[in-house]
Amino acid sequence: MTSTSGLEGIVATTSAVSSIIDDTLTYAGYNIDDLAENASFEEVVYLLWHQKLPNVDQLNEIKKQLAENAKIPQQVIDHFKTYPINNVHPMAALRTAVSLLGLFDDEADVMDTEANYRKAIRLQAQLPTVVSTFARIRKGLDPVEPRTDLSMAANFLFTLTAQEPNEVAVEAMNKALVLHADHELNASTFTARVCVATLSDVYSGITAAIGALKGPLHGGANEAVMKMLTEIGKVENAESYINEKLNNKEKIMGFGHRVYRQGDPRAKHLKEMSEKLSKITGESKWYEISTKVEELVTAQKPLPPNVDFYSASMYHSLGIDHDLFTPIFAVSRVSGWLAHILEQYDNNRLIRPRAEYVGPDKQIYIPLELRG
Ligand SMILES: CC(=O)SCCNC(=O)CCNC(=O)[C@H](O)C(C)(C)COP(=O)(O)OP(=O)(O)OC[C@H]1O[C@@H](n2cnc3c(N)ncnc32)[C@H](O)[C@@H]1OP(=O)(O)O
Ligand SMILES: O=C([O-])CC(=O)C(=O)O
Repeated sequence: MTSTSGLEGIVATTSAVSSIIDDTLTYAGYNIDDLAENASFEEVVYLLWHQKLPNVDQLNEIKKQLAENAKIPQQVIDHFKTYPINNVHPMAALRTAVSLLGLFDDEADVMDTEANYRKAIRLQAQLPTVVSTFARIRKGLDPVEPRTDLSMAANFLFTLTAQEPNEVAVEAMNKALVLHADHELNASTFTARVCVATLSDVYSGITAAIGALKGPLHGGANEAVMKMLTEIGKVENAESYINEKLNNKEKIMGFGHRVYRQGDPRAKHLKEMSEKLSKITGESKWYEISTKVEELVTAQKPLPPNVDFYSASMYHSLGIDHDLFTPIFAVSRVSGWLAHILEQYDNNRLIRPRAEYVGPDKQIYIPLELRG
């Protein structure tokens, strides 16, 4: 029995949700470029959960269900108020809140297909509100109730800022939500599938997935990118900063990918949006540092930017706090996690691989008092 480091190249399941073939990403067969240019996030949620695009009635129905379920229980809001607020990362708050939401859902442990779909709607609807509510409470601000007449992208920004966002901000947020929604068997999705394959509940699966997304080798990279851009500070510093990192064999956040070799097809859309927003805000510095970093890294290494690289400067231009970048990733990716969870339940088998044992062999038990 031999192991494969990081399970690289191992095909661990079948899935009809999304695919990455020859560096092309599709959701249920639809190319991500097409979806990024044309689809609303609500359409993508439907697509991932049903593996077909909704017609007008189906889209209106899912929008209505999502809008009607966007409020979060007062107990979750009150819980936030008990946190040691300066020490709590919003991803930790989100992870805890999702677990808590399960306590207030009468159907949390009901395992039939319809109940699981209803939970999917509730989680998808509530996650944005959880993130924006926590973001406000930690600043001493009152939560803003989600509106039923706004898209998910607009509502997220509205509940975060208490102001109706402009058209470009909504376009940027919608694009980010569409682009982050699913990505085959990435680490957090695999985590969700492993969890629910024990026939554990949807809340447990999503809580586990949030924990996996939080790390800087996965979703946490977008916040780490902004930290790097801030440390670089100005375009002129980029070269020495990047050279030092590469010489020290340190990783440049937002670059590289386990599956893509030629590049992440999502990055160009975020780059475009980052540039557009930087022109509107008049603060082009972060976009310029980003393009300089891309030029420097790709000149030295076959490491193109991934989805996390340009999303950082884009979210910054939207005025979003840097530690909310990864929670926003979760607001989108919960759609993919839920699609995979529903698919896993539909045709379940326990996921239980093997480990190649590399420890000592044939040990003899020594009584405690004789051990050195
Ligand atoms: C949404 C997402 O999750 S996208 C990924 C977000 N994560 C990041 O941006 C963090 C930075 N990137 C990385 O750490 C990696 O590229 C990962 C985790 C994304 C992929 O990792 P793996 O497929 O396991 O590649 P691994 O980490 O083994 O790297 C292979 C080689 O490329 C190098 N490398 C990979 N990524 C980078 C990077 N960002 N900067 C510098 N070198 C890198 C490694 O140092 C290693 O070099 P070596 O063979 O000389 O030791
Ligand atoms: O697929 C991966 O390994 C990571 C990634 O890009 C994602 O989850 O969007």
